[in-house]
Amino acid sequence: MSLRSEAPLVKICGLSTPDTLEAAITAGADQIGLVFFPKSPRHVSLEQARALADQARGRAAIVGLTVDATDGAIDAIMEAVRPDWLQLHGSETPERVAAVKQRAGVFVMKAVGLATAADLAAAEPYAQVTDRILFDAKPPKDAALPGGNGVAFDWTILKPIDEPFMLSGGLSPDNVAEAVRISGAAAVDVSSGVETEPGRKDAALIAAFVHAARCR
Ligand SMILES: O=C(O)c1ccccc1NCC(=O)[C@H](O)[C@H](O)COP(=O)(O)O
Repeated sequence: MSLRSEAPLVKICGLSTPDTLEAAITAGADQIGLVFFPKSPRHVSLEQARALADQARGRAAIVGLTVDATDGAIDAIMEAVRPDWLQLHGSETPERVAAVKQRAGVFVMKAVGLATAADLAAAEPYAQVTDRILFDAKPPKDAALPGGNGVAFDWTILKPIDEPFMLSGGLSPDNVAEAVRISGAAAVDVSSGVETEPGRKDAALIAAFVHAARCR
């Protein structure tokens, strides 16, 4: 069982404007996520992402989020954006995760969707090939997106996990402190919980989230 005392690392995902990116960095976010998934309201073009990454570089770690991306798409992101991490949020196999990590030469985080404790087994094959597991809520059956759905799950199922992990899924300024306390997460990730509508991040909510995550 992991009982952590240090403050968790904070990632704000799905940033798409210079103002909200600046708000995240000013608030003290450790990682900023850029979504490359055209169906998402948070999708950014390579040009947008390049500018946002230039703004963030050296101030927060840059995470490029992809969903079952091809080698060509990975190469294009690496060349244009130069992220510090790639977040793989589709149905990438452990072999594919290893191949992407080798090809891109950066840290790789694999998202694993959870609804019940039985789903934890799906994370095991990724332990050796990924730098971090991101436990996210399983998307609702009719969801258009594999993530960023604002859905939470039972955080107690994560208590037995010993390795440091990142937690996401329905987190907000109101529940993140409790989520960290219950789950023992070393890191937290939020998207819709700091938005006023899908894709529209809010500077005050971002600041409140970072503060709440750190001040337990
Ligand atoms: O956020 C998106 O639009 C998205 C699209 C496709 C795949 C993943 C996506 N987001 C993943 C994230 O990292 C989110 O932060 C995570 O799923 C939590 O989202 P939320 O429950 O909205 O905080």
